Amino acid sequence: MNVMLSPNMSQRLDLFFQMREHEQVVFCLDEATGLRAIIAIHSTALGPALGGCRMHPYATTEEALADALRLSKGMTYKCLAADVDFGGGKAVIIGDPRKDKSPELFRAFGQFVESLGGRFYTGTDMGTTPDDFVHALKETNCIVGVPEAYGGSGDSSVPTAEGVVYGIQATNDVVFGSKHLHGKTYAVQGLGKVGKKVALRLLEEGADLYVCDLNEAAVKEVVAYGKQIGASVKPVNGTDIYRVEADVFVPCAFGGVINDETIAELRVKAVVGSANNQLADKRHARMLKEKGIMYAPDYIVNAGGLIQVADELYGANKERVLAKTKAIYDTLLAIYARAESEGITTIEAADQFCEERLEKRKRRNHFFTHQKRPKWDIRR
Ligand SMILES: NC(=O)C1=CN([C@@H]2O[C@H](COP(=O)(O)OP(=O)(O)OC[C@H]3O[C@@H](n4cnc5c(N)ncnc54)[C@H](O)[C@@H]3O)[C@@H](O)[C@H]2O)C=CC1
Ligand SMILES: O=C(O)CCC(=O)C(=O)O
Repeated sequence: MNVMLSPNMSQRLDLFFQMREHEQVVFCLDEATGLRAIIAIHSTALGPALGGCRMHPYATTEEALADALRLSKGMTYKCLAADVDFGGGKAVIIGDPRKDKSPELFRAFGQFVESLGGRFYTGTDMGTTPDDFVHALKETNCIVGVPEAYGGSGDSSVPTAEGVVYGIQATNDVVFGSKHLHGKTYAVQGLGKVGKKVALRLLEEGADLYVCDLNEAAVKEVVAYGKQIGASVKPVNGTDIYRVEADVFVPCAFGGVINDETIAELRVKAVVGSANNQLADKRHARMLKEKGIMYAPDYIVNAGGLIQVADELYGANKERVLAKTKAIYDTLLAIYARAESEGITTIEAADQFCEERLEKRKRRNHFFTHQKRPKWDIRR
């Protein structure tokens, strides 16, 4: 899918150069509601693009575009790893989720999604909730993960958190020789929709936690729960979360948290979390390996939500979602085994696994067009 651009041309067509691995990028502007959004479609080779919509007060449009491009590419790999027949896409809305949301804004967003004619399905991500998309659903059927009362499969962060827990168990098995969660200390960054569920589950299993979040109420809630069940929960600030001595670092907020600075500080044996794009750069996986820290590729571990929303388009079934989410445990073990036997990093092993799968499958698929309706488009 690489388009060859000469350096001169790439300078002139900078945006095209940036999106050279992607099929389509849509800039969405609605002055009446203040909507500024970017929808990035990385690949529809295996089916319509599917991926959540993030809301974040990006400092610049470039920053928002870079996030949309990186997140949507990650979704192609995540779909392949989770074995769902969709492609990679993602949307970002530029705005502060604490003050810039309105029903009208999400309806305007829904209209842009509708304009893509079924090439892109979306739902929640960081900064958005299932209720936000109830408004978007008034404008398009290409919305997933709304509450069950509105015909959706509900909060996708529930299976995402489940998948992260399976990922921690598989990692514990390989690193510590036992999949058990108890008796260990975890440093959880971000106590939002996913992070809080993971934190509470770890506490219930008998683990101790360090936690951090910008949202003090979320921290207080987890500390109070720890107190109630007699477990240790120590709140730390955003810098110290990388420095604490723990068994596993569990990043559940933003991307790029594994970088030159943080790797130098980390005092853990493994990194397993829900955050998308945890590695600032692929080379950081090698740095982790050299430091003896096992890295669980993010898009393998955090696929539970994708599995649920993809399943919804066939008619949501909780048992099926649970079974596919549970498979994250075995997929991760297979990735670890491949990395070990080939002497490569875990992210290289995961990427190889997905790229082999893509090569095999895309021969059977067509570039998705409006003329050829996908079988998944069942609600029209
Ligand atoms: N919701 C889902 O099902 C899925 C989420 N993910 C990824 O998991 C991560 C978390 O997603 P959600 O829980 O849905 O988001 P969320 O918006 O519900 O929660 C994120 C939490 O991180 C906190 N946070 C933000 N900046 C922080 C900082 N500098 N330090 C500490 N905490 C900070 C926020 O206050 C918030 O509580 C994101 O990277 C998302 O892309 C990945 C797959 C599915
Ligand atoms: O969890 C969702 O609702 C969609 C999947 C997604 O966007 C993700 O896995 O990042």
